[in-house]
Amino acid sequence: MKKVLIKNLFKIYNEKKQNEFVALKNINLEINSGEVIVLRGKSGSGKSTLLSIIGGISKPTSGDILVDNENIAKLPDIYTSNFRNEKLGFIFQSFNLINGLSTYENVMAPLVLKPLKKELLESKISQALHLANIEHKREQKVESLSGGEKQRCAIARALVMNPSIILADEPTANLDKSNSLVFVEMLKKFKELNKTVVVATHDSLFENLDFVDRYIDIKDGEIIE
Ligand SMILES: Nc1ncnc2c1ncn2[C@@H]1O[C@H](COP(=O)(O)OP(=O)(O)OP(=O)(O)O)[C@@H](O)[C@H]1O
Repeated sequence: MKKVLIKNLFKIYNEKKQNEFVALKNINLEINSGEVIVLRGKSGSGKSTLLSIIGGISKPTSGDILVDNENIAKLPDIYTSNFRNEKLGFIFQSFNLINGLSTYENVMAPLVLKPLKKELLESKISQALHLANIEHKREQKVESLSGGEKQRCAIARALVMNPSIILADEPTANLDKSNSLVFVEMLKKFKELNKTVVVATHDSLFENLDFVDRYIDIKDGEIIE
């Protein structure tokens, strides 16, 4: 089954203005369910732009993007946020955690609007904390976590809704070598859990991993075969 289908996709920033910039040029890509993809490219090549479109955070200028057969390029914004919440887990390089709240509360954030019984809510959060190996820091305020722990908290938050797709943008950019290796192990776990995963990176740690199904190179907004 095709999880993501991208057809003739363009993203043009500041269209028809003097500073017009074509960030993505005619991208065509099919991603199968359960595939783990590493998207490689230099800084500025368009990796984040592509991830944000796959994740419904931004809309393409033209072209189609189907996720589970739903054309999210044409979906009104109120539906895209719902789609994101239900299907997607995002892991950002800057973690995007909410300071002042604990690890537990951060992981709970995507669930706050769900009418869930307290026990179910707690079991979902505990499961995500366990998977991301950050249970032992559940009560700690996130601003006092180490870089690696912050990321594991962000991973738990990305997993708590049990998303079928996980998108990670430069996940090791702010991590040291040993925490980066922990992330690579986490990626393997995602594969075993049959998640569809796209990791955008230029970290050589992601080279030659046997559980990665495909490496895709992007240069100046174009996929190079
Ligand atoms: N809102 C915007 N307005 C204008 N140009 C933009 C905007 N967002 C991104 N760009 C440009 O689009 C290009 C692609 O950016 P993008 O963030 O997708 O690259 P990237 O491959 O993820 O880079 P990095 O590895 O540095 O994160 C860059 O040249 C960037 O300057």
